[in-house]
This record gives sequence, structure tokens and C-alpha cells, in this order.
Amino acid sequence: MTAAITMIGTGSAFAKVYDNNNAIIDADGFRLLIDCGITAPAALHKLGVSFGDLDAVLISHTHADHVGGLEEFAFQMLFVHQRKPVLYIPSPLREPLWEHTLKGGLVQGSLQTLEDFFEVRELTVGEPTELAPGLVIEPIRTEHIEGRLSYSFLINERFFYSADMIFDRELLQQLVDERGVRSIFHDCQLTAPGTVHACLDELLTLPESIQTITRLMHYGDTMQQFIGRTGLMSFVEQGKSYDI
Ligand SMILES: O=c1ccn([C@@H]2O[C@@H]3COP(=O)(O)O[C@H]3[C@H]2O)c(=O)[nH]1
Ligand SMILES: [Zn+2]
Ligand SMILES: [Zn+2]
Repeated sequence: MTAAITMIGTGSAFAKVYDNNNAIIDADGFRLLIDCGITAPAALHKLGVSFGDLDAVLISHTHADHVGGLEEFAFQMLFVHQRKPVLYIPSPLREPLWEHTLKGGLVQGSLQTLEDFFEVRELTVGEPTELAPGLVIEPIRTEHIEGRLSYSFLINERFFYSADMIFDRELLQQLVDERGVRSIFHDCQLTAPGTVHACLDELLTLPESIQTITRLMHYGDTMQQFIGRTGLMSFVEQGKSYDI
């Protein structure tokens, strides 16, 4: 089985050069969108991907650069593609996604619930679930902003995709030492302090063994100025595919 990830955007929430930090994972032809931010509809269009080409969407947390494109996704699937899309969601996010993010824009007539727009499949936090042959995902609760739920993903027991999260050296070390992670995509705020993200200065304190397998994403528009200043880590490039 082969699996690859393509970032449809690698930018921070406020980036303008780069699109929102959202990804497509392709596992033997099964296409999963990870997060669907404000810029996702246009970013997908630029890559020649239609919402109808996707098999499912997975959400990490409810900030707009990760869920702001879901209203268009839902409406396009209903009115253009006439098919109910599969929504994978860490179970605790289900109620806040609907009540605090999507409900206001989507409800009309008999369409009153999240299930009226999506085939909702909840993922149990801390438990691996096979979404498709060759694609197993485990949501891991990671800290981002006090009082807000956010989940990173362990994919196929070897690839760690951080959601927005503050620096967590112990988790990264544990994932590598005890879970066999061999590749990491990590969000990275280029300038300190990170506050709600891992910042570059913090990531640079990781041991060489972790830096060599780490690529940085969710960066600001000044990323080019930091090339060569990321230790053994490198930047994920928007639109490029990586085997995972
Ligand atoms: O307490 C806070 C809350 C938010 N923010 C900013 O708003 C952005 C929201 O999207 P994001 O999570 O990708 O990044 C966040 C930060 O850039 C912040 O700096 N401090
Ligand atoms: Zn974000
Ligand atoms: Zn966020």
C-alpha cells in the first residue's frame, strides 16, 4: 500500500502568500482532506481538485483556517455533486463544530443537523481507526489554546501530523521512541514566542534524531528568509507530494 500527503496550503492563519495549512492524503486512491480552511476551496481549485473528487474530510480543530471552507464544501456536495460527504471528526469536536461553527450558515428548511449535510463518522481519541485500506488514523489530543479542543494525528503508526499545537517535546520523543514514528510534519511559528504554536526556536532544541525526520508547516509569509536557519529540519512545500 502506498500513501502520500500533499499540502494544499502550508501557511499560518494570517499568511497571504501561502494558503491555509490543509492537506490531502492519498492512500491507494482514497483521498482524505485534512482540514478545510477559508482558502481550501480556492486552493483545491488551483490544484485541479474538485470537492467531488474527495472521499472524506477530517477536522483537527475549529479555527477558521481549518474549518472555514466547510460551509462551501457542504453546500457544493449537496447542490452540485448531490452526494453526502463523509466527515471524520474526533468525537468531542462534533458538537462544537456544529453548534459554534457550521449551524448558523447551513440550516435551512428541513436541513437542521450536521447529519443532514455529512455522513458523520466519529473517531475515538487515542484509538487507531482504519478509514480505508492502508489508512489508519489515531487522533491525539494536543494543547493549542486553553479551553479549545485540538487534535493531532498519528497516521499509519509512522507519520505524525501536528494540528496547531504548542511545543511538546515529551510527546514527540515518545512518538519516536515508543510508537515508531519515522516522519513528522509540525506546525511552526517562525518568530518567538510561539504562545499557541510551536515556534522555530523551540523546535530547534529537539535532538538531531528528531529534527532529521521533521518538516515544518503552518508558517508565515516570511518563510523564505528562514531557509538555512532551521537546523536539520526543512520546510514542507505547498503543492508538493511526500510519501508517508
Ligand atoms: O490566544 C491566541 C489565539 C489566537 N492567536 C492567533 O490567531 C490564530 C488563529 O488561528 P491559528 O490557531 O492558526 O493561529 C492563531 C494565532 O495566530 C493568538 O496569537 N493567540
Ligand atoms: Zn491554524
Ligand atoms: Zn488553531
